[in-house]
Amino acid sequence: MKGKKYILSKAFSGQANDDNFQLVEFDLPDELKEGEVLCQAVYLSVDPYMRLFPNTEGSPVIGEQLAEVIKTRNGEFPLATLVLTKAGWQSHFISNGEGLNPIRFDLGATPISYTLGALGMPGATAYFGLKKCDPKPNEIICVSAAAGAVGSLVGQLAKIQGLTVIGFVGSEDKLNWCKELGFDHVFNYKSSNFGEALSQVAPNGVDIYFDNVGGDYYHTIINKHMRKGGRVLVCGSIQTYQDKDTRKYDATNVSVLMNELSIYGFMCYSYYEQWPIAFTEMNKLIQEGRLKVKEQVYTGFENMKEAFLGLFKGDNVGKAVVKTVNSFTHYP
Ligand SMILES: NC(=O)C1=CN([C@@H]2O[C@H](COP(=O)(O)OP(=O)(O)OC[C@H]3O[C@@H](n4cnc5c(N)ncnc54)[C@H](OP(=O)(O)O)[C@@H]3O)[C@@H](O)[C@H]2O)C=CC1
Ligand SMILES: CCCCCC(=O)/C=C/[C@H]1[C@H](O)CC(=O)[C@@H]1CCCCCCC(=O)O
Repeated sequence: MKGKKYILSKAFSGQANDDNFQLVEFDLPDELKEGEVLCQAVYLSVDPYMRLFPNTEGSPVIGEQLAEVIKTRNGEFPLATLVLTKAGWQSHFISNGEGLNPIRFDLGATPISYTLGALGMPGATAYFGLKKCDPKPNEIICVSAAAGAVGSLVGQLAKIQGLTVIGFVGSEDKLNWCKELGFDHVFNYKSSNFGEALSQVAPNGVDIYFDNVGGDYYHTIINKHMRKGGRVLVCGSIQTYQDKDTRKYDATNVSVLMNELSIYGFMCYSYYEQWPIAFTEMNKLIQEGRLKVKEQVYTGFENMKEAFLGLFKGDNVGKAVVKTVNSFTHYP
C-alpha cells in the first residue's frame, strides 16, 4: 500500500505558489509492529501559519488533520477511532499512538470537520482570544479577516456578548454573509478605505481591535482609532506572511504575537487544556442556531495546494478544509 505526502520542494520566498510543493508517494509496510496504528486522513486543515513554518526546502508540510485508524495493533486506538493529530499534509501515516488526540468533547450531531474549525484550533483562537480582550457589553470591537475561520466566530461571539461589531472583509459576498451573521458594520477593504470607514462608524474610536491581518491595519488602527483603555489582540498578521523581506516595522507585530507581549500577543495553544470547555459552550450555540459556521470544503488530497493558496487570495469564506476521499468509511 502507498501513502501520499507533500514536501516543500522549494522554500517559500514571496508569494507561495504551486512550485513550492511536491506530492510524493511513499510505501506503507504490510504489517504493523505491536503498539502501532495506521491512520488515514479524513479531513485536513489548511491554515495561514503553514506559509511560515518550517520553510526549509525538502521538509514535510506541517498541519493538523482528523484521521481514522484503519489498521491497529494498539488497544488504546481501536479500528475506526477518529483522532486529531499534527501529522502534516499526508494521506496516511503510521503512529505509535503519541500525539494522537481523541475528540475531547461531545460533538453530538455536529459535523466532524468542525473539529478542525469552529470546534478546533481556529474556534479556540476566537474564543480565548476574545476572552483575553476582556470584552464588555456595549463596547465596540473591530475585527479584520472578519469572514474567515477565526474572524467570523470572533464577531458572532462578540455580538452574543453585547458588543457592537465592525468587520473588514475582502469581497461583497463576505460582506453580505457577515451582515447575515449580525455584524453591525461591515466594510470591503478592497472597495473602501478602512480608516475612513472606521472614522465614520466609530468616530470616538474602538475599544478592542482583534487583529488577524497586521500590516496597514495594525499601525493605522493603533495610531488613529483606539479609545483610551483600548485593547489590541495580535492574533495574526496574514498581510505580511508573504513578504519577501520582513518589513521594517511589521516584524514587531510577529514578535508581539510569538512572545505574547502585552499588547496582547496571543497563542491559542496556551489555552489547550481549557479548549473542551469552550467547545462544549460553542457547540451548544451551534446546535441552537446562534453560532453559524461556514466551511470551504475542497475535495481530494490533490487539492491541498489550491486550498492553502486560496487563503492568501481570499478564496475561502469561513474555514478552509480538505476532505480526502475515504475508501473505508464515509463521513458526512
Ligand atoms: N495566534 C494564534 O494562535 C492563531 C492565529 N491565527 C491567525 O489568524 C488569522 C486568521 O486565520 P484564519 O481565520 O485561519 O484564516 P482565514 O480563514 O481568515 O483566511 C485568511 C483570510 O485572510 C484574508 N487575507 C488574506 N490575505 C490578506 C491580505 N493581504 N490583507 C488582508 N486580508 C487578507 C482573506 O480574507 P479577505 O478576503 O477578507 O481578505 C482570507 O480569506 C491569520 O493571520 C492567522 O495566522 C490563526 C489561528 C491561531
Ligand atoms: C508569526 C507567526 C504568526 C502565526 C499566527 C498563527 O497563525 C499561529 C498559529 C498557531 C496556532 O496556534 C496553531 C499552530 O501550530 C500555529 C503556530 C505554529 C508555530 C510554529 C510551529 C513550528 C513547527 O511546528 O515546526
